[in-house]
Amino acid sequence: MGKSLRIDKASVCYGDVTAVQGASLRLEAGEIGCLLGPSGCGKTSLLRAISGFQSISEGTIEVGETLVSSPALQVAPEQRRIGMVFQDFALFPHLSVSRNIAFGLQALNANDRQTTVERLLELVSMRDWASAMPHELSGGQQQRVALARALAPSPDILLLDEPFSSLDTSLREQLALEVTQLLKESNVTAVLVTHDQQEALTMADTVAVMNDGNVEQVASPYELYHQPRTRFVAGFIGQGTLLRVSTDSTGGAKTPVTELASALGQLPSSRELEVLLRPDDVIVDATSNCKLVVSSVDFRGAHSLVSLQLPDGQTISCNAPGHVQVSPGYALPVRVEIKHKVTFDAAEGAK
Ligand SMILES: Nc1ncnc2c1ncn2[C@@H]1O[C@H](COP(=O)(O)OP(=O)(O)OP(=O)(O)O)[C@@H](O)[C@H]1O
Repeated sequence: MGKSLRIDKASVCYGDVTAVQGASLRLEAGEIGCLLGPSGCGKTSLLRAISGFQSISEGTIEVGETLVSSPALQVAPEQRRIGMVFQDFALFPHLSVSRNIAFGLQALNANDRQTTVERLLELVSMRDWASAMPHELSGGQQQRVALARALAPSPDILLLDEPFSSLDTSLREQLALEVTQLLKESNVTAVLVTHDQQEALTMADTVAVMNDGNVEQVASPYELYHQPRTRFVAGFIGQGTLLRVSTDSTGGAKTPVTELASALGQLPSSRELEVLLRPDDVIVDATSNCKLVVSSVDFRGAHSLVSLQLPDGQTISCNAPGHVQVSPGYALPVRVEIKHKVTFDAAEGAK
């Protein structure tokens, strides 16, 4: 069983460079957390601080009830009971699958070691490959062995640094689901680093979205998608448009598209706003009188992402079912249903 992780206002500096600024994140035992953000935002630095390979200049990190990092304290990595899974798997090339998994189990007697290895081989569905060498395995199999090796000593926390980034897309998606299930079965607390939002949304219970060294929002995938607190999170998670809208003295949206005005409903009055419109808020509906001109179509099989032009020149997107065949110039009848209204003050965005 994993332990809780509590990061409170932690900062990581490299000389004059502040890589992480006052980051906070709490995970309960057994939760899967994710550090998500673009390249250079500080994910790896924060992960290294959790592992104990990097000191923090402010704040605290606690595992369970134990303080492991503060500006005055840095418990050594090997004393933290933390497991790591890396991007390049990092298996020992000269050891078989079984011996790789057994590597961190020197403290156990031979019988217990054997039982643990067998349980983990079973867990990651690699029983038939116990005596294979790493070079005989596919990328996905190697990553499952790396996971089993990291889980073998029953760590309090498991850290996964971009664990699927060297694999191709379909294998990544499949492994993301598989590994989530394995982590849940092992009840370990896990922190995943990724810049792939789909991976984060699939795997994590809690996601910390990072931007330029700051944690912008910590929330469940559902909340991040539907209630982003900042423009950055709104733009980074999922697709969507921040639509510029002026409101009148009664809080009604001033737009020539009445369908849009009624879907937006009551807004703050006499303001310049940006309203988040997701493609799933705009629904193809043959019975609708609201027709918007298609400006582009991105066919994705089961659905198409269709860009629609508004009379004021702005564009919004619509998730059309894949069987709807449209091309640029076509007037597509749509209905707008905004279940989660997210607005930002336009003046603040312009700052
Ligand atoms: N050892 C170091 N010395 C100086 N600056 C560093 C060091 N490591 C990272 N940085 C800087 O700290 C910032 C955060 O880097 P970090 O590797 O934590 O980001 P990241 O989000 O993990 O990026 P990526 O997704 O590209 O791995 C970057 O500006 C980076 O240049």
